[in-house]
Amino acid sequence: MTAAPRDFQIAPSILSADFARLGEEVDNVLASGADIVHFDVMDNHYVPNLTIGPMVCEALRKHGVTAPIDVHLMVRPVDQLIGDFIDAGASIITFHPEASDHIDRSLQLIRDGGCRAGLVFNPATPLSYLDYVMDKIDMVLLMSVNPGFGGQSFIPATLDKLREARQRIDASGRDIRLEVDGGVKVDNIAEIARAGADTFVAGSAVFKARNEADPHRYDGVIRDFREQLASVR
Ligand SMILES: O=C(CO)[C@@H](O)[C@H](O)COP(=O)(O)O
Ligand SMILES: [Fe+2]
Repeated sequence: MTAAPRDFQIAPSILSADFARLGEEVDNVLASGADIVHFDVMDNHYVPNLTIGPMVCEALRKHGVTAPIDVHLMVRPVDQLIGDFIDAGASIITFHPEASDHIDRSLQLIRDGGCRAGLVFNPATPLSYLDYVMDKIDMVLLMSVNPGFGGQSFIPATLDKLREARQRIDASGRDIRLEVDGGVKVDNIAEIARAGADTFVAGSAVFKARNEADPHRYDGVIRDFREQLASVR
């Protein structure tokens, strides 16, 4: 485990938000204490689903969102969309290494555009993709479900993989976030944090907790996450 205490960040996945009121949903989840906005981009090619693209990211920035936007690219190919999301105001861009023909080049494109860069690992994708690019990585994102849909169950083998990723990150001596995505709930977030994660994507767990009457409608679930995480420090 890490020597220093980690700062934990909650990243609601807007995949589970009400798309008809997306700006308001993002405002509300941030007002309720979320740290960053997780933005799932699916192309109906790399994954069997189709979601939102750079125009929506740009619209959120124009709407006034200043929090980091964490763009999770589930697309193939990746490089054209990297440029589009840099222009659209992304803060962090992650992609799946097997979806890029030139991983080092794609990471460099992200960094040259002033964004933080990361690789995403599906449950069966080996961490060895990190071997020669650790110096170009700001985030490692481990999928704890197969990508494409919200609302799936956390795959328990992710816990061992998180421990391995945490060791690699600590050994690198670099400031690299370890994010986990899929099936994160109030009742498993502490165990996931103990395995080494510091950034927690949660879609259905957050947005199903909606209380329509209240602008701070997601306070409860985000407070519950933080209470669980407090026991890990
Ligand atoms: O990238 C993905 C799915 O491919 C995720 O970001 C999901 O949106 C997470 O949703 P929950 O599992 O938390 O409902
Ligand atoms: Fe995601």
